[in-house]
Amino acid sequence: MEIETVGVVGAGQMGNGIAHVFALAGYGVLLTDISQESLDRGRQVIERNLDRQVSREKISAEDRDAALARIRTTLTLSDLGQTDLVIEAATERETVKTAIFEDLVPHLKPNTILTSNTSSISITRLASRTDRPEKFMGFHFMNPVPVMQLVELIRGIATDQETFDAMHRVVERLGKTAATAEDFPAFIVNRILMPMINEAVYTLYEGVGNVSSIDSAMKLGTNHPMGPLELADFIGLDTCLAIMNVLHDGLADTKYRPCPLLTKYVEAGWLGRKTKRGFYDYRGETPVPTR
Ligand SMILES: CC(=O)CC(=O)SCCNC(=O)CCNC(=O)[C@H](O)C(C)(C)COP(=O)(O)OP(=O)(O)OC[C@H]1O[C@@H](n2cnc3c(N)ncnc32)[C@H](O)[C@@H]1OP(=O)(O)O
Ligand SMILES: NC(=O)C1=CN([C@@H]2O[C@H](COP(=O)(O)OP(=O)(O)OC[C@H]3O[C@@H](n4cnc5c(N)ncnc54)[C@H](OP(=O)(O)O)[C@@H]3O)[C@@H](O)[C@H]2O)C=CC1
Repeated sequence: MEIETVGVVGAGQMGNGIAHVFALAGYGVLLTDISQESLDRGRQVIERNLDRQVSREKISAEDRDAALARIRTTLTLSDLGQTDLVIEAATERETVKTAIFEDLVPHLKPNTILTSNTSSISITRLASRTDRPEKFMGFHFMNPVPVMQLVELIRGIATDQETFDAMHRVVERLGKTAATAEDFPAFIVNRILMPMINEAVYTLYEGVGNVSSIDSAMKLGTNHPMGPLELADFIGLDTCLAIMNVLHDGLADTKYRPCPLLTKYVEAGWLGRKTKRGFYDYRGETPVPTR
């Protein structure tokens, strides 16, 4: 079955980025979230990022206008039942995701492929809560979606070859590159990246360095584009903590123990850029380290 229309659940930083790249590639996009405010904010971010691509001559003004015209929004999850592919990109919490799938499944066409952009949660377990585990996959974009080349493709135990091949073709049409990962906690990228970020938080917690010295050491010492704490703020500290908890629970190894300082930041509601405070304070002109 050819995929022409895509439903995206969650208009946060990943959902709006996913809607953006699908619309630019010519797909019809239906974006949903739980509040009109989130949908409006998501659309504004898409417009801003498309404008940035126009000003850097990556795309034309016509491409931008055509992409925007392909994106519709709705507060009614069941409207996504008309689409050929659904990508769930809501908050990284298993109960949130399974509730979405349970509400959505009765409205889906029989051939619709169902995917999750989860950073870490078992695809097999999410699939088992739907009526179509053979048509369910992990479809993991990287942040910021319009810029990052990679999409991880993760098969659950029941995912069929036809579904995998269809999603591989979608990645190609988006102009991105797929890497295939087996369905184990946090797959490839976050299995490697998140323990590094967690270790950076331990380095801060134990006083080995402060926020600035840790980030500049890793930027200048290992040529990373962002320091690990700056990257954690960019990803969202709630998401980082959720991924560490999945690694810790799923692999039952103390080496994945989330740093208590990461937990404290999340408890404070200091979730990084999205709440304007995390390891840096973003409320002024330039980010100021909070430790
Ligand atoms: C947690 C998970 O489950 C998985 C993950 O996603 S892990 C996180 C993975 N992501 C990373 O590691 C990102 C690391 N950071 C970077 O690569 C870079 O800092 C960055 C690309 C985000 C920004 O780069 P920068 O050089 O500091 O900024 P800037 O010059 O403004 O942007 C670089 C390019 O990206 C574009 N860009 C940046 N953000 C963009 C966005 N949201 N939308 C569209 N374009 C964007 C800019 O227009 C610019 O394009 P050109 O090079 O074509 O001119
Ligand atoms: N941040 C990152 O770098 C990456 C994240 N991911 C994954 O992508 C997913 C989304 O992350 P991200 O975009 O960063 O998170 P955000 O917090 O930016 O966005 C999540 C969005 O989902 C919405 N939401 C919550 N519950 C529901 C629901 N029941 N129905 C519809 N929408 C809902 C939230 O609304 P509200 O704000 O109102 O609660 C919010 O708008 C997660 O699974 C995450 O692990 C994958 C790759 C990279």
